[in-house]
Amino acid sequence: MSTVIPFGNAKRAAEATPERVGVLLVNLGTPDTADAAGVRVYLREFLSDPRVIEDQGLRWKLILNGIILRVRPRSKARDYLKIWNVEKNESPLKTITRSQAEKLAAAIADHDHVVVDWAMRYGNPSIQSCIEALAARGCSRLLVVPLYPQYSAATSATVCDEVFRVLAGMRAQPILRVTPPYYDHPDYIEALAQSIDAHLASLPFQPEIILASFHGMPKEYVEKGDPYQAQCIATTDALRKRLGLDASKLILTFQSRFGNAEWLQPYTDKTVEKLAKDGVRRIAVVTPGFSADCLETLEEIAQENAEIFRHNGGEQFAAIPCLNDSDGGMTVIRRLVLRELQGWI
Ligand SMILES: C=CC1=C(C)c2cc3[nH]c(cc4nc(cc5[nH]c(cc1n2)c(C)c5CCC(=O)O)C(CCC(=O)O)=C4C)c(C)c3C=C
Ligand SMILES: [Fe+2]
Ligand SMILES: [Fe+2]
Repeated sequence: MSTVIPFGNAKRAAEATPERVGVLLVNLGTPDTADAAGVRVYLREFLSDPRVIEDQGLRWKLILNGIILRVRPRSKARDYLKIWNVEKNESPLKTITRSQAEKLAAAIADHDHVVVDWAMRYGNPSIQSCIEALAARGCSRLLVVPLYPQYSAATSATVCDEVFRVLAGMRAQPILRVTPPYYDHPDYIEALAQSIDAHLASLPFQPEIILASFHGMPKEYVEKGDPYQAQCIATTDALRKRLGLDASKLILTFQSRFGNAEWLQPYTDKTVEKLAKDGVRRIAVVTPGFSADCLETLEEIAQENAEIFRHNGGEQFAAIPCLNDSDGGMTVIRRLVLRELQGWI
């Protein structure tokens, strides 16, 4: 015999816990503290992910525990200290991602049953804690937004892996959607172009060449089918078209090489060095694959690569900020989210 719930009771129950939609922005993650201990915890979690280091065999475990986690945390902690947000005592990636979530919440506040939150794939706030908090607030639907314009298994897919792992432990699972990559979306290309134009207009010099530097990955991952490189190329092609620059004026490069295997080429640092040696005196670097400034842009590009350029004879080096929580950057995120929420709001 089925149980009939009187309409009034069901309505009262629904009023007690209104059906909400959760929107969860997710970026890569970052240490909680800018010291060796904090960086070690972060690197251990990050580099133990088989989406990032695909061969997690005994050899890698020995290298990770015997060398990397003994040596790298101290040197990387020094790098994090150079870019640390002292006022909030946190990494810029956290400050910017939080602000993106707050601005998105304000921009879509008229949808009063939508709740926006933000998480880090590695470190804190964790995806698990955020999903549990959203569920506790009555979110029976969840839109996950990996903040990577270009898809890669090492970034976007591992966000989904973690979301699925958390949902696997829930009895009352929220209904799930995930935003797709937006590497060639007109809003994204337009925001990048306008940001580049505005930044160049503010400089006391005009660059002879602009580098579009994306985070690299082992070449083998692309050979196995990762679409990341193709999407980086598509972004750069669209940007060239929009800015009216050819491939000699807007050069695609890959940064942040890690380990001894071959990574996607051309490498950013080698290109910067060669340009300076070849007599180029003024360059700018834009980092379209990063939705928020972080260690890889603020330290590796704006400090390390600027130093490489000057050391080899270059004179003027500009690092163009990421879209971050700028009006253009927020337009990209807001439109992406509103498009993917269709039917739910
Ligand atoms: C094999 C290792 C790595 C792959 C593959 C990889 C891909 C990848 N990473 C990003 C974005 C970011 N990575 C960041 C830091 C970072 N990346 C790696 C290694 C790989 N990344 C390491 C070891 C580190 C930590 C710093 C260091 O020890 O060198 C960051 C910055 C985080 C911060 O705290 O600010 C970002 C962002 C993308 C988009 C990507 C895809 C190909
Ligand atoms: Fe990385
Ligand atoms: Fe780096």
